[in-house]
Amino acid sequence: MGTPHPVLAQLGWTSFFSGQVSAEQGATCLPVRVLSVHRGRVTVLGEEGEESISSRMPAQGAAEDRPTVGDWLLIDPTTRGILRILTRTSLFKRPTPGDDRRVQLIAANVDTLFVVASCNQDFNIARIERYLVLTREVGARPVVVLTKADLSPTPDHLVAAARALQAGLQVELVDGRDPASVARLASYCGFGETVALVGSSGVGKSTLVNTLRGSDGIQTQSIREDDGKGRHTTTVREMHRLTDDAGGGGWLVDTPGMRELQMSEVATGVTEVFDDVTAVTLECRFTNCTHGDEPGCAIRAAIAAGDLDPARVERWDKLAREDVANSGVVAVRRARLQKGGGRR
Ligand SMILES: Nc1nc2c(ncn2[C@@H]2O[C@H](COP(=O)(O)OP(=O)(O)OP(=O)(O)O)[C@@H](O)[C@H]2O)c(=O)[nH]1
Ligand SMILES: [Zn+2]
Repeated sequence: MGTPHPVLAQLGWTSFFSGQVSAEQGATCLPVRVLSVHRGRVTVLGEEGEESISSRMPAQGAAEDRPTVGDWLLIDPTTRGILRILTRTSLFKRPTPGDDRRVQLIAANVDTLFVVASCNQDFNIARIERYLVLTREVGARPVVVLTKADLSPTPDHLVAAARALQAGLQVELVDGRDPASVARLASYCGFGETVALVGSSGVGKSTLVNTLRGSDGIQTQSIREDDGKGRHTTTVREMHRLTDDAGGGGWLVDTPGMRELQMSEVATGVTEVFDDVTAVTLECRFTNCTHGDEPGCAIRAAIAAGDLDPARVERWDKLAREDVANSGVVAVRRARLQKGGGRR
């Protein structure tokens, strides 16, 4: 498709996407990127500017065949209808809250995930680990952002604890309200790059987005001082542009605060984030070892020898079990759907 239009380049249009469009399609379709999703409609941006179009797909498909924030679409220049969703570089999804048999798409084509956690009493290493598993599964690069540095007497301990989770893991400590403090985060969000923020409600995701953008565009809410729990303030998912002077010129996607992060179909992510533990399991005498009281269990031996942290093994075990349980329901539902050929 030749040299991309400047708007497309800024939106992150790369050869990965242009390579999916034939010369003929390139002449008869328009590529646009989804900035936000509303009921029945999506707001898209392309070389003809920003517009709201119907989110209807040409054919009824699986949950993942619906457009989500960050998606690249080919649309019909006349009808403005969606012709196709281009293959994604990454996909961030989760079980729908209240119905974990259904999948909810959060964002697509995300390069980096800011795993946001706060340095107050809510700091929880197991939760950060969960988000790292999710990041692997999404296919994005993780950066742990610890907010509310000002509220902890010993934030360096928390940084060290987070760094210890994974070799080479990037961990940034910030006061999310302070532009000077968050400025270095812009380097993860350069021209054409997309960053999504994940983390529990109230950790300061919207505050980070606002500070990075130098605006108060997104509503934030005071959290109750007593329990440190935030109220849910972010409802719409949206891509926000960082202007060149505010940052690298990339895009930020704020995601709804998650009360609890349900894990399903994350087996690969669990294996990778806990590669130290999974490597040891290969040494167990029985391949189906439950690391209980079987003879020849390498996990128990490694814990006894002080080579593995029992708390980390426990967190791994919990995540792996949760994944099996949740993936089970998803799989059953899918099989039922295929059999009935029905709608979602
Ligand atoms: N002291 C301090 N307060 C912060 C910091 N970052 C955010 N806050 C405050 O924490 C509260 C919650 O921040 P939000 O940005 O709304 O949190 P959120 O993660 O977007 O929450 P949801 O939208 O519910 O997911 C607000 O009162 C912010 O002002 C920080 O670095 N230090
Ligand atoms: Zn074992």
